[in-house]
Amino acid sequence: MSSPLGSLTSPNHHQIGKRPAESKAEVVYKIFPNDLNSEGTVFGGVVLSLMDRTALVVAERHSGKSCVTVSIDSVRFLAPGRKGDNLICTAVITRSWTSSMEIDLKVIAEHPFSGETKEILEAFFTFCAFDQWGKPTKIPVPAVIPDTKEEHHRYQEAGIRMEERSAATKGRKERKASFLANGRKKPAVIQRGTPAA
Ligand SMILES: CC(=O)SCCNC(=O)CCNC(=O)[C@H](O)C(C)(C)COP(=O)(O)OP(=O)(O)OC[C@H]1O[C@@H](n2cnc3c(N)ncnc32)[C@H](O)[C@@H]1OP(=O)(O)O
Repeated sequence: MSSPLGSLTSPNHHQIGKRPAESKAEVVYKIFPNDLNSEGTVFGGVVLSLMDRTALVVAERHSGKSCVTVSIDSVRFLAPGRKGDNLICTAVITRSWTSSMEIDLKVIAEHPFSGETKEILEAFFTFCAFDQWGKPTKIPVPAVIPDTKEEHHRYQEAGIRMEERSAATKGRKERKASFLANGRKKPAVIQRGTPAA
């Protein structure tokens, strides 16, 4: 069943699917002197904080639940932002699973007078929606319904990234377990000060 916004609802009005446009967010942040690092360019943590807040808005709009950041991938600082620039952060959901949602974040810096823009940063944030007990929800958040060609592309790519993340996490866990298992072997004891025979 379609809502006026074009999202899908079940017969009991539980929302089962939403389009990315319904949760998309854009935030503009003016770079002031207290946002700069010792190089005189915008501090990376300021940009990441802006992105995290903007992505959170998208995750909560999409899921209708309280959300937390689980992971941030593929962070790449492409160019520095300067004092007075307007940072324009856009966040759009790519895909959702059970409790988790991936949000695509882009930040551009706009010169305040010329309007010239440059790409500053791009990253993918994963958020987890909580149930009323503060645990990852077992009731799936609404599915993402891609509409445009670009949204379909993002949706497909998100699936590939999720598989890569899962494989990387599994690999790390296995290597850590193997390291810990080897570490438990009794280390060779070197006794100091033992008189020579
Ligand atoms: C907006 C903010 O600033 S929030 C503050 C910063 N964030 C936090 O403090 C979160 C701290 N972390 C936590 O509380 C926990 O690790 C949680 C709740 C996020 C996850 O807890 P877990 O016990 O790992 O839960 P679980 O294994 O069920 O994973 C929950 C979901 O996260 C996904 N997930 C887990 N690890 C990752 C990862 N590295 N990357 C992407 N997704 C992941 C899982 O696939 C699962 O998704 P699904 O429900 O769609 O299948």
